[in-house]
Amino acid sequence: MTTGKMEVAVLGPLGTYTHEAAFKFFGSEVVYNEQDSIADVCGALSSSVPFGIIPQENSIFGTVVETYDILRNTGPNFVRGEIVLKINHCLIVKKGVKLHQIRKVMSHEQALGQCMDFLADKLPEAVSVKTKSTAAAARELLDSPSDCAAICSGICAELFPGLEILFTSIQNERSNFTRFHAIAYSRQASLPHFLTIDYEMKALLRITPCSKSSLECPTDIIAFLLDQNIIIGRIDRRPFVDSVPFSSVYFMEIRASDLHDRSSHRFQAWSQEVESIASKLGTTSRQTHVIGIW
Ligand SMILES: O=C(O)C(=O)C[C@]1(C(=O)O)C=C[C@@H](O)C=C1
Repeated sequence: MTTGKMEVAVLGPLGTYTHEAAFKFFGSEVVYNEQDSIADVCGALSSSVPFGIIPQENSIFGTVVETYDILRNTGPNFVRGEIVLKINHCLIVKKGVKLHQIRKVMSHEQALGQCMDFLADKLPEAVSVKTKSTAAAARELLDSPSDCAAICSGICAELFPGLEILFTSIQNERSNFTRFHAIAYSRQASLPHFLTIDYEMKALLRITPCSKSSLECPTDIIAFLLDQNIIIGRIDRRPFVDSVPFSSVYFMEIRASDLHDRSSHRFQAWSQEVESIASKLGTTSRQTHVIGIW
């Protein structure tokens, strides 16, 4: 049965932080399309699943590497929004299991990283096992022996009967946030009108070497952007695998210093400014692509 509602791809199963972030952004006006990995979320995007949510950075453990590796080759996909979610990790076990019984802890690598101090302190002998998502770890717990635990959101203890919370707030710092991107299947896709958008206008540029050349840190781009009064919010680097060894791809997240008003007129002006900047930044040895405006 089709509901006629728009579909949004998320990392599944139900109970992941990505699903929670997507719900915070899109609410109940859409249908959530669960995928097995961040790459599958991007791969699922099409005219019938026009948006997806992918994690971008955590305030404790840093960049979500898988996301940036996908952004090296986004094809037509285009970042159209952002969501910040408070992350509060729990240690979850099968009902009745005690801390001293645990020998194996499963979770997404980001969650394992964010809870490193807890694991070293309370479970120094336990093996950490990466799963495709935090909720996938909780689901796997159901068919695992009693010496296993999962790190995930407390919601998972309600979603998967038979599990219970042993510890809450186990991340290294009490204050823990992950920022997510809302990614569209193409740059022509605009966010639905029912959303409330409360963030500043931004854009994401990807700077790649032309084939068989190497790319140094593009300091001239930084100087150019500063000269145009553009604020560089962050610069990320990943290896560019199709080029000479140790070559780089750079991601620059930018915003204008004076564009806080999000009226459609101002947003259009910002979009044009970004395109015009990008067209001036290419050289014979590198390309600049705009891979998001939001
Ligand atoms: O596994 C999940 O629940 C996710 O949504 C993925 C993810 C991530 O990749 O950063 C999202 C938020 C948390 O930082 C931990 C894991």
